[in-house]
Amino acid sequence: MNFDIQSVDTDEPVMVAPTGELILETRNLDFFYGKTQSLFGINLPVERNRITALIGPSGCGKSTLLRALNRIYDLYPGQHSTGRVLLEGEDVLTDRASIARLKARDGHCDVAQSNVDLARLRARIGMVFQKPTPFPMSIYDNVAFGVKLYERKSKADMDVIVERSLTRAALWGEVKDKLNASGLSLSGGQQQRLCVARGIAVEPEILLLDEPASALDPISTAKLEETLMALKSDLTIVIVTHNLQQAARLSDHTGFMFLGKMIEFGPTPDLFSNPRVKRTRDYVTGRFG
Ligand SMILES: Nc1ncnc2c1ncn2[C@@H]1O[C@H](COP(=O)(O)OP(=O)(O)OP(=O)(O)O)[C@@H](O)[C@H]1O
Repeated sequence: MNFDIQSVDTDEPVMVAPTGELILETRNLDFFYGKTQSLFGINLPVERNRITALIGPSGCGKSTLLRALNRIYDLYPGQHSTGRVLLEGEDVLTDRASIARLKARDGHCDVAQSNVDLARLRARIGMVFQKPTPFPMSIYDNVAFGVKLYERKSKADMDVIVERSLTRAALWGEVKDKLNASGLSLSGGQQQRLCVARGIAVEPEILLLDEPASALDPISTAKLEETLMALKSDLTIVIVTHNLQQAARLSDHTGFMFLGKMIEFGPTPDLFSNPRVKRTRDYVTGRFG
């Protein structure tokens, strides 16, 4: 990879915040698997209608950070986070247990408890995983599934939602004549776009993607990337990727993580061509990782 490196100034973390409106933000976020701490004081600013990429060597905490954003970890006993996750300024860590942990950590806490509706939160912040995970049901039902959890729709309305979601996920043309076929009968790349369609059918504001192209061939990867670029006009995307070229091609902002810390965050072209932290430079030039 040939990034034109210009200058390296520091070993200290460097954060260059986006200039536009933030839709999501973490402040001083820690994460624990049981007693083992995996994230340390993460500050992540996510700009609205932009693609933010998280990069870093295996085990640095990218997936953990992504899972903390919509509290999907709450489904797993023993996992918890401390700090702030602000979605449009509203803290999503305001349940009683989170506040108690924040008080224990910081000695004070100025957020009031509210009953965070986790189902609603996950509808606002959708997620697509590394391996395509279509449900063992028809293509149509895969897309309709999430919508049915939240709303009762007539068949005609649901037809519109299914077509629109598959179109936005750039899959409609390939499946419109076989909507009743099993989602599992599609190719890996098509299954991943089906998962994107399922994710966006409930109209989330943010879509989190955890290495969504790692199981795909180059053509399917290119299609998925095109899909994500097109979705950006009315959605905010946070993507974890091991593929530095993919991060450079797709994203507006990139965060480089190492050992559970955010080492450098900034506009993608700067982070790749003019990293300020030595460790970032070593990683993006392939010297370690
Ligand atoms: N379920 C778990 N239980 C305990 N520790 C975990 C669990 N999942 C991840 N970890 C630990 O948390 C740290 C961060 O892991 P994470 O999967 O977030 O890294 P990553 O950067 O996404 O890695 P990769 O690129 O390999 O997917 C690692 O030390 C990992 O061993």
